[in-house]
Amino acid sequence: MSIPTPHIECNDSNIIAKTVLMPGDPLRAKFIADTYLEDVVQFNHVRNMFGFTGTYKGKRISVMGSGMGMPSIGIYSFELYKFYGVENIIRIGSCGAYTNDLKLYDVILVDEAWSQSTYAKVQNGYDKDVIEANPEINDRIAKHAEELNIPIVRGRIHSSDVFYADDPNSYKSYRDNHGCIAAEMESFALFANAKVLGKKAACLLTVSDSIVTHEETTSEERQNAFTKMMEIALEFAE
Ligand SMILES: O=P(O)(O)O[C@H]1O[C@H](CO)[C@@H](O)[C@H]1O
Ligand SMILES: O=c1cc[nH]c(=O)[nH]1
Repeated sequence: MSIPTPHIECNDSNIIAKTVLMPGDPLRAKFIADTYLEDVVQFNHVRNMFGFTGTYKGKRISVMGSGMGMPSIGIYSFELYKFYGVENIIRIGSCGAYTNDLKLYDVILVDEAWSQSTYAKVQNGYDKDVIEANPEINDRIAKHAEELNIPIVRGRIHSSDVFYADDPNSYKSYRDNHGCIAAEMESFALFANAKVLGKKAACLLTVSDSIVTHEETTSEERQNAFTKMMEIALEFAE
């Protein structure tokens, strides 16, 4: 396989920066490019999975949607790492809180993802249910958050294949037996790809809803308003 790939039309890998910020929502990627970046080039339109490169405070960074779920981020992150020479992917996603301590708009820095997914086993034979984020990137994220005076909560999250669980109480077992503080749907596959390809991955999440209290944000807020995690991650421009 070479570039362009089946899912990314860019035919010059130099156009994509070494660090890519990756929200699930391609319109969140567009919001970041429109709001924060200068000299923006759009490098992907395929399937409307928009990807952009620009400068932030004069330094280069890319941002691209991953779509929802592990198969989707599995494809995009693999192609970026393997065929476009990307070194770091920082997912910037939304999540549902599993604990009463987490409030809407709180920012989580994921230390590790727990999952029942077979993604890593099928992709490369990894048969454990936890994968860590890159500790070096996480230390840098924590430092940037502190410098920006943005509080973060660190912990293990549940990377789930299911958004609508049949049993409304199933989250209690993920929280109490597996130590997960929130749910999202991509980071386990992202971390698996980074691990097998010798690359780096991390994940920042904003609490979009509470599975405990049922408070929730709107789709518009999920697209445009989760700016604190964006501003932390943008500090990786280089
Ligand atoms: O807001 P994003 O990054 O898409 O993340 C979360 O939101 C989606 C579900 O609404 C899933 O992709 C989940 O991981
Ligand atoms: O994956 C997700 C994202 C937000 N809220 C949830 O409940 N799950």
